[in-house]
Amino acid sequence: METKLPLHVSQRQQPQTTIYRFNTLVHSIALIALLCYRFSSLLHGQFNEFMAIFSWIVISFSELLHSFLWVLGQAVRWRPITRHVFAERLPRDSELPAIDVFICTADPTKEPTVGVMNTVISAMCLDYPPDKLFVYLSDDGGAPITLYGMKEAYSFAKSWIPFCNKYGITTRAPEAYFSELIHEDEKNSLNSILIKERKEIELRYQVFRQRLERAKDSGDASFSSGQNRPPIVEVIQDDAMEEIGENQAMMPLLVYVSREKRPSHPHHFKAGALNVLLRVSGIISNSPYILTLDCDMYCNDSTSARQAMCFHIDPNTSPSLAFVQFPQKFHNISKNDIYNELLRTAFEVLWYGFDGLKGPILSGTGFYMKREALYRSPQQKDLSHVTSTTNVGNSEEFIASLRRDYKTNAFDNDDNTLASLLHEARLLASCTYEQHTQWGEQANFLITEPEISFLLYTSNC
Ligand SMILES: O=c1ccn([C@@H]2O[C@H](COP(=O)(O)OP(=O)(O)O[C@H]3O[C@H](CO)[C@@H](O)[C@H](O)[C@H]3O)[C@@H](O)[C@H]2O)c(=O)[nH]1
Ligand SMILES: [Mn+2]
Repeated sequence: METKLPLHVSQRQQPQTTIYRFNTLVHSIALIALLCYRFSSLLHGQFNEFMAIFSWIVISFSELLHSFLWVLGQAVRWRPITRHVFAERLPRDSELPAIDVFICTADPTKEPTVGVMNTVISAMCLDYPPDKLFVYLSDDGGAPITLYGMKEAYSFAKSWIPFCNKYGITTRAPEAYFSELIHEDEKNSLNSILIKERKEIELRYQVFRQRLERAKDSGDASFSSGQNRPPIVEVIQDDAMEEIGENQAMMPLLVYVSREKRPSHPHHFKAGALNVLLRVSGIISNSPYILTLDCDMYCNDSTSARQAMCFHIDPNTSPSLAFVQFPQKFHNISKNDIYNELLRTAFEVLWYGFDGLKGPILSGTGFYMKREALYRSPQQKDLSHVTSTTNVGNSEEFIASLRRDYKTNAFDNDDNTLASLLHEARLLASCTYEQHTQWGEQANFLITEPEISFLLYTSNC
């Protein structure tokens, strides 16, 4: 009988585990010696004066408190785990589950559109079947330049994606790729066709950049439409007449979402934006997995989607797995990084340690989340508890999307269906949708900002 090979393996980090444990042992001995000394001084010391007793109490209390905190901290150094995936063992592309990518942006003046579009393009370029990839951008600034940028990015991506696929480019955010001094792909062989094609595509990228710059300088498109505006949901396509279905052959679906903003309604920042994306994507693509990205990040490894699936779809993985977290890397940090701005402790030590315990905590960005985990706890076997209108609002279409057998009709190649779906999506993006529902109290992202700490109990990876 054929036995299925595992999609991933995990092993204890060595020699780190031994070093950490040895370090813990040495520190423990020193601590015990210190505490013995402290308490023996109580027995043998001269404590006639009030100040002497007072000092002893303060010092002993501080030492005990710090020792306790130190002991707690050792947990994350006790069993650090490294994981390896075997992406080549994944099923055929046609059997892979779909992924929705959520990108949030808030302000085109603080978050330049070129950078945001690099994030969008890097997500569209993930090494994943394009008909299984759906990229949503939430624009909390409601800025016309962002919508314009999406259209330009879509058009640039049509030549950029085939270029990346043809030459197996690793850095898929064009800005980062073109600013590399030595291109990875050039190291081994000097491929003249690649160099020629790269020049052409670089030229196209410059034109794309210039168009965005010009639109910004002209002022027409750059300003946000303010904090009082209706929702906009738009599917980015070549022209209005083109059917989504045709495009799916080579390009991921790209959707622009600007939720409704009214001064009288709290908008809950990024958490509020993610809620809206969750609902809107629910009736458009409803992918079982969601990648969340901030607009000042980009995917630096195009294989991350396949890597994440090695955990999510492996039958040996616990069904309580909620998300797969990827580490973040930062640029333009001073060389010595004395303030640990690269967050090395978090991403090179602590997260591996958490993984050996109950799983890492969510880092806010760069994670592949199971959609269902946002609606139920591991104890709840199905979603029957969230299908009433008081739970998730009164959109029939959205409630239907929570059923396992739900099939979206967004790709029916029918303009009327798409139009009515976008109409429904705008309702889901309205600022009153959540009123009088438990949305945000039980079911999703909007627990607190920052972060989704209530999900930790479901994470295992
Ligand atoms: O009203 C808002 C405010 C922010 N954002 C977006 O949220 C993301 C994170 O905001 P940022 O200002 O970049 O916060 P950082 O401190 O850099 O981000 C860290 O801290 C945040 C929580 O405070 C997390 O949400 C992020 O994922 C995490 O990277 C960005 O893409 C913003 O565009 C919105 O969509 N709407
Ligand atoms: Mn940020």
